[in-house]
Amino acid sequence: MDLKTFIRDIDNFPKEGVVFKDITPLLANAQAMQYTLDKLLEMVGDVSIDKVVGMESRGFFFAPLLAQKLNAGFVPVRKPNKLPAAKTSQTYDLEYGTDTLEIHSDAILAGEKVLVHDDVLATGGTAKATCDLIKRLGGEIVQCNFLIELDFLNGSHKLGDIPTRALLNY
Ligand SMILES: O=P(O)(O)OC[C@H]1O[C@H](OP(=O)(O)OP(=O)(O)O)[C@H](O)[C@@H]1O
Ligand SMILES: Nc1ncnc2[nH]cnc12
Repeated sequence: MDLKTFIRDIDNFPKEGVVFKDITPLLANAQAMQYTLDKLLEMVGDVSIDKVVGMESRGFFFAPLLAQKLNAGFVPVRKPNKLPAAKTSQTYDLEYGTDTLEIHSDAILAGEKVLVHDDVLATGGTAKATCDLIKRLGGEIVQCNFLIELDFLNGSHKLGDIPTRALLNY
């Protein structure tokens, strides 16, 4: 199945000059969803995972499905002031200014094997901040797993030696 036929480019969204990769046609097609889930799982391989971490919002589409298939727990990383219990925060640089992501401090136990999943790897800021949160809780990151990687933004460089895989590259 050619998954790229289910991803459409939206010019100048959310800002002038950005070509937005819209995955909603893929989400709306049952066969494409099933195929994507199978392929994302194939990228993980035959390795034991304790927790799958997904980033708000679009990481939430596939991360819980991956977690269920891997017999792992799902852990949300959220934008600021959304999580109710004791949390750990990580601030990271954007093109202009900074942003923050948060995780519940008890969501990952020291030594747990963690899979990180998001829909898009762009500059890598979101994934790097998420990995930093997981490391601060003592988790061991097995792989950062993406549906889409925007190669020209070099996001995987920001992740250093963390294994990074994407299903589709642009
Ligand atoms: O690699 P980066 O440059 O950090 O960009 C990637 C992030 O950007 C998008 O999320 P967005 O912030 O648009 O939020 P959303 O998922 O709530 O739409 C995407 O879902 C990733 O989480
Ligand atoms: N170009 C893009 N399309 C979709 N999601 C993104 N997140 C960051 N950049 C993006």
